[in-house]
Amino acid sequence: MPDSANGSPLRVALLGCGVVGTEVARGILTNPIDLEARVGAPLELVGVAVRDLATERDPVVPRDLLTTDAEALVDRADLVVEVMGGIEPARSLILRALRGGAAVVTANKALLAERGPELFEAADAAGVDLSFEAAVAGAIPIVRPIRESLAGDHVRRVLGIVNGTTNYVLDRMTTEGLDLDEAVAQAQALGYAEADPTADVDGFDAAAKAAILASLAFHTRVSIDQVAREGIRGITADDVAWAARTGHVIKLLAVAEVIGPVDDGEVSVRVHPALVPVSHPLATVRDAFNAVFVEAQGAGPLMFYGQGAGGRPTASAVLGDVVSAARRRLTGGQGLRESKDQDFPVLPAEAAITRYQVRIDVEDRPGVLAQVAGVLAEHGVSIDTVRQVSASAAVHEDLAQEHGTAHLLVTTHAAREASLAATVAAVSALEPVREITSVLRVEGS
Ligand SMILES: NC(=O)c1ccc[n+]([C@@H]2O[C@H](COP(=O)([O-])OP(=O)(O)OC[C@H]3O[C@@H](n4cnc5c(N)ncnc54)[C@H](O)[C@@H]3O)[C@@H](O)[C@H]2O)c1
Ligand SMILES: N[C@@H](CCO)C(=O)O
Ligand code: NA
Repeated sequence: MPDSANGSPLRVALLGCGVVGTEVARGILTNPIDLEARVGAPLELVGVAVRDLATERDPVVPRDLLTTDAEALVDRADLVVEVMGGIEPARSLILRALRGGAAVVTANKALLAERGPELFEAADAAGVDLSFEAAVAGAIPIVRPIRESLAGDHVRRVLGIVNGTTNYVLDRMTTEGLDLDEAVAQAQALGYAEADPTADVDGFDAAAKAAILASLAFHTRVSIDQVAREGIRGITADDVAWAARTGHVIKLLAVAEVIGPVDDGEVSVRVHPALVPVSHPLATVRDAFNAVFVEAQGAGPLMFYGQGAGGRPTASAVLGDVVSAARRRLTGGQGLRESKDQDFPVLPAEAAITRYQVRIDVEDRPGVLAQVAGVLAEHGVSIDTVRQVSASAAVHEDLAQEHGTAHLLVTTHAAREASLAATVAAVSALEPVREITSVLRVEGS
């Protein structure tokens, strides 16, 4: 088992040398004096595990540090930084490192959201640190504030913009009136979105982060398959225009909240597009930035904002974890362990409670509004506001061509997802209802 003696260097192994790994290597290799001052001992990068030794790389990474034998590298490290991504071999290598007594720093949200408990148990069994600040919202310090700064408080709710690509896409739709495909193409051209944008656009990346945030915030275990997930594919330029008209912007949100008492409730964890009032701090988050809005019982509202992706920003978070973990190697002991004592049940998607805005095209004649309102009342869904815009006053010229159609915007009070779904089905079956043009959740009001 590798260990460090006081004064001798702490051996750091880097697994993966891509966008983030290269910047982590740069940080360790170009900043040794500062890091030593923070840690209390020098950090020595002892190797960088790569898939292919021949790949052309940034010259900051010395070729003689490269190896394809990741296991042997792990075995001679005090501290392992995993930035290769994916489930395997990252999982096996992290387990190997932890069981061998090395501290691990990872940026791998997908692995944590899928196999977190197994990794945390291995860390606890070995009494070593498993740190992952970079896994949620990149550079933004959010894992540590929730785990440590708020450890004496009760978090009730977390609302996060935790995927930069989709925030960029929605922002372009909002500010330039682009449709979804055009905005995704722009995000791809700028290198935000991958050639296959599924992980971002369909909300998988945000769902992994939501699972991690919920687990931390509520001292419970939430895995990615318990997160209700809906991406932004269904969002149209029309939805964005109507959102603006009603004083909202559309954001892809990761929502985690306790329903009921903070010590005996249930948690709802979900990712979906939502209407956010323009007055809410999250509405101001532009471009590919991330932000996490936390509501805690004692602290009240808190907002954490910054860059959620990119090599240097993400490496900043990784290096912060490296310094903390290295420091604890010297001083002894483990940092905060996995906190899971609450063991809250996770509500199924249909039991989530939120407000909705439903946009309905109806025949513009007497009694129709009353009929729609009656269906909501029958289903126990309480109306907050109703706004009717006759087609002649519609936002788009094409809508203005229609005759005898009114656009109803019904905003509800908080309702169960299942009740809302049943209500929408019943409304759409009404004879004067031409089309339900959109159903969007409303958050942050
Ligand atoms: N890029 C970001 O902005 C960002 C932000 C937050 C978190 N992360 C996370 O950081 C991790 C790395 O992301 P990235 O953007 O640097 O990815 P990347 O694809 O640029 O880099 C990953 C590197 O790991 C290498 N690799 C994969 N499997 C390997 C193996 N078996 N052995 C050796 N090398 C292997 C790949 O060849 C690649 O060079 C991922 O878990 C990602 O989710 C990335
Ligand atoms: N694809 C992610 C990168 C960080 O996980 C994003 O767009 O935010
Ligand atoms: Na972070």
